[in-house]
Amino acid sequence: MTTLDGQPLDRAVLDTLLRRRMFYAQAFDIYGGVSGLFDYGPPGCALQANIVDTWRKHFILEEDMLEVDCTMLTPHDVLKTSGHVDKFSDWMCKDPKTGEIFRADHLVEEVLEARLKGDKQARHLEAGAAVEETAKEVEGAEDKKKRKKKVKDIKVVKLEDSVVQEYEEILAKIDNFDGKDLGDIITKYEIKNPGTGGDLELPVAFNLMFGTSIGPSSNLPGYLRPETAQGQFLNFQKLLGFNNEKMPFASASIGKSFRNEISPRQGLLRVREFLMAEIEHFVDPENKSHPRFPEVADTVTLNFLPKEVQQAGKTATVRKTIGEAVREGMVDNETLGYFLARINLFLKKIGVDENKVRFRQHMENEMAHYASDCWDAELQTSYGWIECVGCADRSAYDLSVHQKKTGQFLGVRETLKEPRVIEEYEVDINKKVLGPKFKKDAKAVEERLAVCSNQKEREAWSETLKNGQSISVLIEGLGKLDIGSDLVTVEKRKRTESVREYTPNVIEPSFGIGRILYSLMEHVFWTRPEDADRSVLSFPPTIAPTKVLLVPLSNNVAFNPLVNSISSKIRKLGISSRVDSSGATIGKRYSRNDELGTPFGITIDFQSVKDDTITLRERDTTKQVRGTVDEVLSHLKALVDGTETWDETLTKLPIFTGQEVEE
Ligand SMILES: Nc1ncnc2c1ncn2[C@@H]1O[C@H](COP(=O)(O)OP(=O)(O)OP(=O)(O)O)[C@@H](O)[C@H]1O
Repeated sequence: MTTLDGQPLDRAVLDTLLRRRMFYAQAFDIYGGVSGLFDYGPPGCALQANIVDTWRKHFILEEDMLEVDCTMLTPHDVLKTSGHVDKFSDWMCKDPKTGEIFRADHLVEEVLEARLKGDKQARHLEAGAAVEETAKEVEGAEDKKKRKKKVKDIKVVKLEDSVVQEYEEILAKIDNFDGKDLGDIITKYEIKNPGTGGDLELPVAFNLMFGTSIGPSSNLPGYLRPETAQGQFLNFQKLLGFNNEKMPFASASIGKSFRNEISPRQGLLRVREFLMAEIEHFVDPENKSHPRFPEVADTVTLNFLPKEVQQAGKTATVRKTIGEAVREGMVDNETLGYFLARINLFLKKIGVDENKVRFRQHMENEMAHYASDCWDAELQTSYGWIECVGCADRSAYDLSVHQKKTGQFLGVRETLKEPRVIEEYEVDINKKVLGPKFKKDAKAVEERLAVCSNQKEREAWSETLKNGQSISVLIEGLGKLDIGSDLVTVEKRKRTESVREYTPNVIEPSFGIGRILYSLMEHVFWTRPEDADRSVLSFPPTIAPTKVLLVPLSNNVAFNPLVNSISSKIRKLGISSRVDSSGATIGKRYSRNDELGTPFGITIDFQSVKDDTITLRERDTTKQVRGTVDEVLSHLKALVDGTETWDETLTKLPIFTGQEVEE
């Protein structure tokens, strides 16, 4: 992982800076801290607010989305129906001797990656090359001490070529494995507790929701929500009414979610309480085109990592326009494609490095059974590629299950201009056979067969059953099951309808704001080549926590009236600023603010007191221009609003190369 200027990123240096300047802090640290819980300090809060503000403008305002703010406390029944009570879990394995608990997929990743690094070192040595300085590239080590320890853990051992290939394949497919697969890998490759070398128990599922009870009598069990989506689904009918029954439309929500992560060890990237921004775009399942798709089809190019590439154990991305990807069928439909493009544009707008973004498609086992396609926007960080936005076509699953459970209609009734004849594949289940055959799993099998209204899939089932063969259906938690015609029939039937009733499909882009915020900080961090102690965070002006620093040349009281009047004008323009009238040198004061990512600085010297002129400095280039207070502030406003670039400012105001005027 390299910084903005192509140098290796030293995570320890960045992390120290972020904590020292109070972007974030360990929560409850004077009580020893709790992993996965962090507080944001002033610059972190301002940065988060600016990202959320940009998100709101980019998605909610731009697309007329309906924003809702639903409760975080959620009754058990809602999350039971949505499937979270039974399935929202990760795989963990325990060291019975030490009691330590590991998240199984992360442990496999960590150990195999370390072995591959050891192999790389061994091959270097064999080729006569000097041992590489590996400390900086070791994953998961947060400070120098730990880094040293980790480096020691990497054994320089050459692996068989075939083993290297197997490891690479496993890593490429890591998200596709269930508990059994992970258990097999742990056994086959002798993966142990990395700290002690002790044996581990096989992986078991651990539900990630925080349970609680609502009210004093404890008879209404509930959970802290693990996502904001369910509140949006439950309000679907009211939102449709609010939207004058017009489809398609989207709701959106920004709020905290909670997940009891097994071992959160990646700072802000994996926490137990985090801010999410989620969109539920409700669309007619028969028409997933998007009216604004042509705006992005040929102009937005993305790095795609399709599922076939991962299944083959590879990680190479392909770059193409979103128009091509949808036309070729790589991305399932226009609406999904439109959102992938908009996600990319949003990330770019807030300053994420476009070359460190890829869109990874979910593999077959990884994707929820009801989803028809799912892509994650992953950002490259020093911890590897991290999913920051999930974007799934969830089909009609959520609305269907809540409707079924509550008996409340969650759908659309569209009066047709002309009655129409519908020919659709319908699924009939022989419950007399289903119950005895699948016993406690019968419900899951029935739901899988009945909830999926994908006509293409039903057509394929119908053909297979007609040929006297069984259909093979993947059911979460049960694996692939063969189901024959004794259990199910799938037939094409005709019916006439004048009111069309349907359950909308949902396309869901789901953003983790903290992950985006942290990855962005890695992407904009660099150190001035002339002085390794001078670090800079190059946030775009719209996103930077504070936009401008006011620096009087010294703490001479003669500057006070001008500083106060400029401050007040800046406040009126709605621009966040800070004054630094400390005795430190101007260079030092600017340098402190480069670390906070403040993009502009105004210097007030004795010339300013005489003729009302001030200088404006830009953080990345350190170049300055000079003009009257009003001139400078009007350019500052344009720069902060993003309607003018610094290069343009340089052509409009005289460049200042002189010294600030001392008394
Ligand atoms: N523990 C967490 N800490 C911070 N952000 C998170 C966490 N879990 C999920 N998110 C964010 O919420 C978004 C949507 O959640 P989703 O359920 O798709 O994540 P996920 O697939 O469970 O993530 P992962 O596999 O990394 O645990 C993610 O893209 C991510 O940005």
